[in-house]
Amino acid sequence: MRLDLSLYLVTDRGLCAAHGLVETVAAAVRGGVTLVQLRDKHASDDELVDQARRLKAVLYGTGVPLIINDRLEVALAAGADGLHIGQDDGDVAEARAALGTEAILGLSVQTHDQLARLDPTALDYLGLGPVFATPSKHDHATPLGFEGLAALVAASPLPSVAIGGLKAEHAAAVRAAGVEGLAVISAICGQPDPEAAARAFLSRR
Ligand SMILES: Cc1ncc(COP(=O)(O)OP(=O)(O)O)c(N)n1
Ligand SMILES: Cc1nc(C(=O)O)sc1CCOP(=O)(O)O
Ligand SMILES: [Mg+2]
Repeated sequence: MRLDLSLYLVTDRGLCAAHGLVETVAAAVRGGVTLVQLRDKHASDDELVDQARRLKAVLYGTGVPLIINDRLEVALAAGADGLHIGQDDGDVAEARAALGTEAILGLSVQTHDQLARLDPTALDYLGLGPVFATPSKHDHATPLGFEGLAALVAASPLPSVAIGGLKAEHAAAVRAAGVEGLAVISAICGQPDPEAAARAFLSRR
């Protein structure tokens, strides 16, 4: 499936509760989201597979891929389009071997050391962050700011998305730092109108 990193929705069960996970994702895709990551730190594997299957159904025919956060076995069991892992979420080469060459595989990067150590041939994209401090990830690293983000992008061997505390008004400055797109939880999931919230990111390119 084609990888378009322009606007990457990362889900959060709590923040999606007002409209429900499936309707929030459907609305965000109508608003222009190009990639969806199912991220739920509290769900069991079985619950996550069930959520993934429901999201696959709503994304069917849209061309928007479904990525699973952290859990390789869930991505495989649900037949998701890909997996996103962090620095402590397992081995990139093992994930690639298990997923196969067609799947999308993303890795979180916070530092230049991490960039220098990664194997770009096993990966499709990087998630760079956090740009700003955010309550959506309690254990996030030190914020990069726009300058730190631009320095990481300049050294990155792969296309990247920025993540962490991003709102629509940041879209132009974040893209100017060189990323392909923005990854967002609360500025879409936690909004009264997720479709309009997604559209706002794309109108401020
Ligand atoms: C697109 C994207 N970028 C970064 C992250 C963060 O991944 P990670 O560091 O593994 O943290 P958790 O999301 O697992 O808490 C991401 N999920 N997506
Ligand atoms: C999931 C995640 N990863 C981050 C990182 O820095 O790697 S920041 C983050 C949370 C992003 O949520 P919001 O858009 O609500 O700030
Ligand atoms: Mg992770």
